[in-house]
Amino acid sequence: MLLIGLTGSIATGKSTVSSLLASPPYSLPIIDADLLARQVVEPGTASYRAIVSYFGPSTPDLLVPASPPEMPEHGPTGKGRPLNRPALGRRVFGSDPQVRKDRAALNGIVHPAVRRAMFYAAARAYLAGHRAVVLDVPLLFESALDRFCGTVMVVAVRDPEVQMARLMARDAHLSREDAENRVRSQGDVRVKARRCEARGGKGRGVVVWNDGGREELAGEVRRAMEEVERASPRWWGWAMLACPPAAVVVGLWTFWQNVRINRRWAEAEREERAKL
Ligand SMILES: CC(C)(COP(=O)(O)OP(=O)(O)OC[C@H]1O[C@@H](n2cnc3c(N)ncnc32)[C@H](O)[C@@H]1O)[C@@H](O)C(=O)NCCC(=O)NCCS
Ligand SMILES: Nc1ncnc2c1ncn2[C@@H]1O[C@H](COP(=O)(O)OP(=O)(O)OP(=O)(O)O)[C@@H](O)[C@H]1O
Repeated sequence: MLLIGLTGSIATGKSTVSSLLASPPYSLPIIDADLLARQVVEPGTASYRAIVSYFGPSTPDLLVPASPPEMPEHGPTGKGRPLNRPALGRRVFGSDPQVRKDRAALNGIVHPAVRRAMFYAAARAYLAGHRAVVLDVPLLFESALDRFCGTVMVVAVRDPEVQMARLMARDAHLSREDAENRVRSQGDVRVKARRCEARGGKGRGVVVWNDGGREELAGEVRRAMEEVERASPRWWGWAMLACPPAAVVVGLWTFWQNVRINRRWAEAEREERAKL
């Protein structure tokens, strides 16, 4: 089964692209990391308890306020009140050293749980007979999940102002400063696009540019999927489904190739920094 890792940065258009990929003619199943990241921190889960114990003492508004009867003291399920996401966001989005430390702590709690949930979702897609699946992961490179993907697709914009304008139009509750902090908390999308292109041809890395309108975006997705299909034709996907041992070997080979690609990228980055 082909794993297509879909990534980008905040408000560059990943969700819009994943809706296109979920619809005909592609009709691909989507595994959405943001959605899983919400599910794994619901009250009663181990991640929820870990977040409350780490952030609770220093974040008075960490949980949504109690207001019976809609929101009882111990939450609707009795397992605790849900996390107040904007408040937690203020603790972890930004470039201040303490904020970075807190973000790393939150990632350390949430990411392993998300990875496990993704693994089960991908296994279910394989057993259901899908020849390809999209992993929609905003932090695909940062969490090293790109190592498992046959193809990485980055949704990028060339103009940072387009990204800010779309973010502020969509999330009207964010101030400009909050929006800038969120943009800064994710890597520069143009660097992600370069990293994607550096994976080499053969459909291993495809960039979908999204500075234009929705029609143009649909055209970009069509072009990118044609490239992916050329490199990994349908018959190949069916062959992998028919022969699970071959799928395992190809999976291991893909992983090894990706480790080498990432080493080359890290080396190129080191050389680039040394020149400065
Ligand atoms: C801090 C939280 C509670 C804020 O929630 P909120 O609903 O306000 O924002 P939302 O989750 O929609 O995220 C907004 C944007 O920030 C990005 N983002 C989320 N977490 C992170 C992070 N740790 N680092 C960088 N960017 C992030 C998201 O991908 C999205 O593009 C939430 O983002 C969270 O739990 N983050 C940690 C888990 C995580 O890394 N999720 C990303 C996918 S695994
Ligand atoms: N080509 C486009 N033209 C106009 N608006 C667009 C275009 N692409 C995306 N948008 C809008 O920009 C906003 C951000 O897009 P989207 O939600 O798909 O981004 P995202 O990368 O998934 O964001 P996040 O990481 O925050 O979840 C949305 O309101 C979306 O409708």
